[in-house]
Amino acid sequence: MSAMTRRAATPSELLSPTEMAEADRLAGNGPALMEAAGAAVARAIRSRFRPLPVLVLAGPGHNGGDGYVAARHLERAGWDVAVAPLAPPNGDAAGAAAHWRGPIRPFAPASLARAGLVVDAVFGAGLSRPVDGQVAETLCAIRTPIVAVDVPSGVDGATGAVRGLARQAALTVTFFRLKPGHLLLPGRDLCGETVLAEIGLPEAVLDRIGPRSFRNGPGLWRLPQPDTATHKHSRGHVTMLSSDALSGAALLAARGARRAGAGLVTLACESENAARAHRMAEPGALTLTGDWPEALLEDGRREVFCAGPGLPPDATTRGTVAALLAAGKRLVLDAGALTAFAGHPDRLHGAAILTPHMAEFARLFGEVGKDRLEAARRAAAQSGAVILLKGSDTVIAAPDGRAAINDNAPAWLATGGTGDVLAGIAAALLAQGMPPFEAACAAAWLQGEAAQRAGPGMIAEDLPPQIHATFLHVAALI
Ligand SMILES: NC(=O)C1=CN([C@@H]2O[C@H](COP(=O)(O)OP(=O)(O)OC[C@H]3O[C@@H](n4cnc5c(N)ncnc54)[C@H](OP(=O)(O)O)[C@@H]3O)[C@@H](O)[C@H]2O)[C@H](O)CC1
Ligand SMILES: [K+]
Repeated sequence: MSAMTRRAATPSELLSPTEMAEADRLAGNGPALMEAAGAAVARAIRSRFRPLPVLVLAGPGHNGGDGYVAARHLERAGWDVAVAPLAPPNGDAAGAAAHWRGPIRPFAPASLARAGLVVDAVFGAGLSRPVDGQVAETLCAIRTPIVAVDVPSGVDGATGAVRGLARQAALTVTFFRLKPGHLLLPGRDLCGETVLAEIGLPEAVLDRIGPRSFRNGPGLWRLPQPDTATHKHSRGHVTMLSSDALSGAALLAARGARRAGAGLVTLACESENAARAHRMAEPGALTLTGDWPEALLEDGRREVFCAGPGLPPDATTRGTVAALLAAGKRLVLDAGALTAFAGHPDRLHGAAILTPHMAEFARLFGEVGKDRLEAARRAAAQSGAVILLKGSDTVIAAPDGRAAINDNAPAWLATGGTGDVLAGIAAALLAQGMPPFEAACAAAWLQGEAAQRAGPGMIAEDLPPQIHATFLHVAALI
């Protein structure tokens, strides 16, 4: 897990830099907010570093204003502080600068010589173009730890992308709500430890803004709660399509689905040989063989299907998925079932959840580009399905515009077969009655949590046995 502020204590709404500026405007007390922001930066520094000579690099906007306030608070605490302004301060920053009576240095590499710590208060939410010239040259010359105000300068708060250049911060102090760029890569990594500080902005401004982006976590969804009236049929039946060529993928998905609470899981097989192998490997799952899709549609109680893990991206897969969609089944589609529709996402209308990685996404919807949040939203609107765009910063987007960023996946989750388990978890949660967006969010989070528990060196098979412990953990968090 990243060094982010404790999850349970962090509000889930994310604000884009534009929404944050709107929150600022609605609150209507810029100087007080700036004072609180700068004080929070100084507090965070003092609680993590022993006194060091500090150089505050101050931009012309409010980010720079926060820097002047932080400088004043550190100096008052006895620290040796200087400020290097990039340009004359504007707006509320001019007031903050007027209260700074300490040393002023040129905004240039030479001013860094004495510093033991640099506060990067150059650009925050107002970054409007790539960082270059004198700013890039000075940032590149820093050899000390960096504390970033709001975001490391050059990181786009909306997307996490780097515009021009950004330096690695040891600590980033941001305000009121996290921005998408604190969770999306590479922004998340560049922030270092991220501290979310309260600065007196009233929560009520959120009612006016209506955030549509969230940090994924148990506050966003509720896992199915079986009770004494529950039986295996009422806990949902997931049918997993399996191919003879790559039957292990469907088996992993089936294990994920069973551990995520599906009452019944059927592996629909091409041959009796494969069905026999599945029965030996997974005695608790059912198997079925016969002509697809007729055999699949015979039993009306089969409502949720998971297709793609191990399936070839060919005309047969296309035909099966089309028949299931035409029959109104609820589908989780992954891997081969996505690539089978390359260039034709419109033909997937009616699917509940699509779980592409970057390359599969590109085949369906075009390149992801630098804004993963926007790309996933666009794809969800286009396909009418919830999109779970996989990666270290998985994004889940709904056709209605809601989107969540998942940040609990450890790096060691990137190994073959884990996506199959994820598709199975999502299908199981869907089968138990969770709406598609919530099911996809919960699946991504449970998978990340299970991977953390499994630890470095884990393989896909290690994930399902960890899932029940993650259910218990969720129960403890809410
Ligand atoms: N509610 C809050 O969260 C609060 C946030 N605060 C802080 O305010 C900043 C945002 O302040 P803002 O003034 O809107 O923007 P910036 O300070 O980040 O930057 C704007 C100035 O920087 C110039 N700029 C932008 N990009 C570049 C670049 N690549 N090269 C050179 N100059 C650049 C920009 O110039 P323009 O020509 O585009 O106008 C502006 O001059 C937020 O991040 C918080 O730190 C409040 O203090 C407290 C409340
Ligand atoms: K900054």
